[in-house]
Amino acid sequence: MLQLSDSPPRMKPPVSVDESYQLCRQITAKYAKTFYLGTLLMSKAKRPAIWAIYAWCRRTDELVDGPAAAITTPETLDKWEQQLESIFAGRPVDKFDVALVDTLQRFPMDIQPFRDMIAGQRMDLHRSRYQNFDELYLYCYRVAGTVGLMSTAVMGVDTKQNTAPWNRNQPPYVPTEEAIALGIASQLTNILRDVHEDARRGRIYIPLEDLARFNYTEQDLFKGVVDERWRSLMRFLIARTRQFYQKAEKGISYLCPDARLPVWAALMQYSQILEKIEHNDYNVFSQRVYVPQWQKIRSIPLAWLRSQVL
Ligand SMILES: CC(C)=CCC/C(C)=C/CC/C(C)=C/CC/C(C)=C/[C@@H]1[C@@H](COP(=O)(O)OP(=O)(O)O)[C@]1(C)CC/C=C(\C)CC/C=C(\C)CCC=C(C)C
Ligand SMILES: [Mn+2]
Repeated sequence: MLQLSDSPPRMKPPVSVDESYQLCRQITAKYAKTFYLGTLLMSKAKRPAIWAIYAWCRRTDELVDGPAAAITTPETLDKWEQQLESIFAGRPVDKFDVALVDTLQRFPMDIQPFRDMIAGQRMDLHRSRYQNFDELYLYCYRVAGTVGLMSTAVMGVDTKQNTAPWNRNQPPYVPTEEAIALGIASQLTNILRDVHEDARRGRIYIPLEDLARFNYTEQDLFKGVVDERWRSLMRFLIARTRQFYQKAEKGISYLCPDARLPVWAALMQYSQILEKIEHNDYNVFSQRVYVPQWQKIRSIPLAWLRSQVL
């Protein structure tokens, strides 16, 4: 279990920078196996920075989603936010923070996306329904769109984007909206995959307005009714999610070349979940949709091709 530290901020870092990066690497390898393989294709400078960000995001998510979530209160998140402020002030509190402090020195970043992610976790503490897509979008931006912003700061943009002589003095395009779109698409995909699990915890992320549009009720959802109303609703939600993947795809070629393959791989692996849901005739209630490891790995050659030509 990933835990918050009780120790106060100290002057002397609790572990060396290298040891801390190793801990972040282990978290990434444990929680995100295929994605971890993708990070190995990044340059030696960027790879550990992505692990440091991953570890921080994972620990933040675990506070409301992990095994100890029942004891998380608004005060726990206040404390986590203070720890974040300390990291940004260059004072690591625990052994994982040391790597993030180093990453922030190498890749200067705005604190706001980190704060926004904590605000997203706060929403999970006091909300279990979303009236419309605007409300859900805000949640998805906070818990996942922010990941796109943090990661882009490390991955960097291709400085050779503008090859035409009359464009050479233009600053390179930063695909911010596209990076956010990948986070939103991935989170919406997670929501569709986890409908049943979330319902068991009394949570419905599908906007109530969308349920009503397809005449499908909360009670139907709690009972796991799969009928034509549910299938039509799922087709609509999947189509909306795919629009975000399509937007994200357009941004990848603006990233540094060494980051394109891991991002294509992540995008394709997450969107495979949608294909699985379709393949299961939209029944997300009987069993959790699962993309086997071999199928994820099988998508890597196509991801590589796209990273070279698109
Ligand atoms: C290269 C790459 C994909 C980098 C991202 C690495 C990174 C720092 C990931 C952190 C993910 C994380 C732990 C977020 C915390 C909140 C959370 C759990 C969000 C969901 C992640 C998936 O988690 P999982 O499937 O394990 O879900 P459960 O907790 O088990 O329910 C999310 C779905 C968000 C993932 C976000 C992305 C994949 C967005 C990545 C965006 C980019 C890398 C920007 C790419 C740039 C362009 C231009 C497209
Ligand atoms: Mn989670």
